[in-house]
Amino acid sequence: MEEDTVKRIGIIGVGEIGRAIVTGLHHGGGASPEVFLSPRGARMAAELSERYEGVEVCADNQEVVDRSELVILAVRRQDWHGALAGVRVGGDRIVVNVMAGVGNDDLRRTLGTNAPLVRAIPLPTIRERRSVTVVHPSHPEVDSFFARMGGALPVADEAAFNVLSALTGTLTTHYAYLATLASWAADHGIAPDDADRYVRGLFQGVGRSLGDETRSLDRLAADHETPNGNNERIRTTWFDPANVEALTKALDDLLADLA
Ligand SMILES: NC(=O)C1=CN([C@@H]2O[C@H](COP(=O)(O)OP(=O)(O)OC[C@H]3O[C@@H](n4cnc5c(N)ncnc54)[C@H](OP(=O)(O)O)[C@@H]3O)[C@@H](O)[C@H]2O)C=CC1
Repeated sequence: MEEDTVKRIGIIGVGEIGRAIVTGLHHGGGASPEVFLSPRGARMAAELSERYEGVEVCADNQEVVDRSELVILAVRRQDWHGALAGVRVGGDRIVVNVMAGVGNDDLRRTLGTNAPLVRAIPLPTIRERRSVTVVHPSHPEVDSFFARMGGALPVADEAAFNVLSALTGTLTTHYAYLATLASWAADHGIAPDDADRYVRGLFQGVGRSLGDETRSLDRLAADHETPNGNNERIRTTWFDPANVEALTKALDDLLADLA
């Protein structure tokens, strides 16, 4: 594995995404940077420091900043003012802001720092180094950090960043859609475990097809569809123009809030 350029990483907000990042840093073995965790989310932080060598829980958020070169801010949107109140961030630190809906201008005003601030959208699959992480603005250390964690996708401005951020808001709907399919089959007499297993298998196949980047998404859809067949029927009767419009509106509304 390529050597890490950043040797000390801090995480303020050790919840789901914080844990996924720490897990990803240790995925596949090999040398990992030292990691300094904030004390809140105490159980998770303690579990991670017990599991991985070189992961330490700090006494407070200031200590996380003081001991790290690159600090990842991963608290919930409603908690970020409290989490950073009184925290001093020197200009020699790099701050990675993964908090959805928190712009860098706002963050810089609160922190009163001239440190580089980079927004990023890591996904839970970063735990297996499979997340392509959107970043803005591009920063060499941050880009290479996320490149090693599955891929970095720097975008030109915060408007583009927000568009891609809105897309990530559709993930749990996708799981709920799959759960609805399995539940429908169970309601029609299929054993729930069988329905669950079958739906997972179907869509794992879809996931593998998506890996074929030589075919566009429209092409993949067309290639899976027989003219006048079952797939065309469901696509045109359920995912009809009204449904597409409702989805588009939900995304537009989310984008307006993110901006
Ligand atoms: N989950 C995801 O897939 C992704 C999440 N994000 C963003 O990451 C952020 C965190 O999300 P997620 O991990 O899901 O949330 P979680 O609720 O799982 O984790 C948030 C953590 O922040 C801790 N916390 C709260 N207040 C403070 C504080 N003052 N100082 C330090 N830590 C504090 C909480 O501790 P306690 O439990 O003690 O309250 C909790 O452990 C959000 O802003 C979200 O938008 C971004 C990309 C993906």
